[in-house]
Amino acid sequence: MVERLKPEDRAAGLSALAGWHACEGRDAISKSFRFRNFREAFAFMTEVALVAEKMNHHPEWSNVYRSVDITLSTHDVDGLSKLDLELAAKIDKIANRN
Ligand SMILES: C[C@H](O)[C@H](O)[C@H]1CNC2=NC(N)=NC(=O)C2=N1
Repeated sequence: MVERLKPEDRAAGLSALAGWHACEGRDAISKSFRFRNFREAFAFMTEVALVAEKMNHHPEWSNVYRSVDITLSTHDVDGLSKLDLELAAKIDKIANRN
């Protein structure tokens, strides 16, 4: 059973991630990505979707043309868990590759 991150682990995890920030008013983290065009944005989303499916941990996200805004939290604990930090790191790897 996944556990909710303790505040100190949350802070440490967030500082290890580039560009992710804590959301206002909810225990979640967000980051916005911009690509050269829609095709690259969608290719990014496709790769992230496959990783999310493999982890069984899914993002809340929106896409407008070449922007993708992602919010991560763990519904099962109504807050942040290590799965969110793990997925965020994987998402950054994919974004930096594209
Ligand atoms: C039943 C299914 O395994 C659960 O609902 C999984 C699916 N994906 C999930 N994704 C996220 N972000 N949080 C969850 O708690 C979660 N739980």
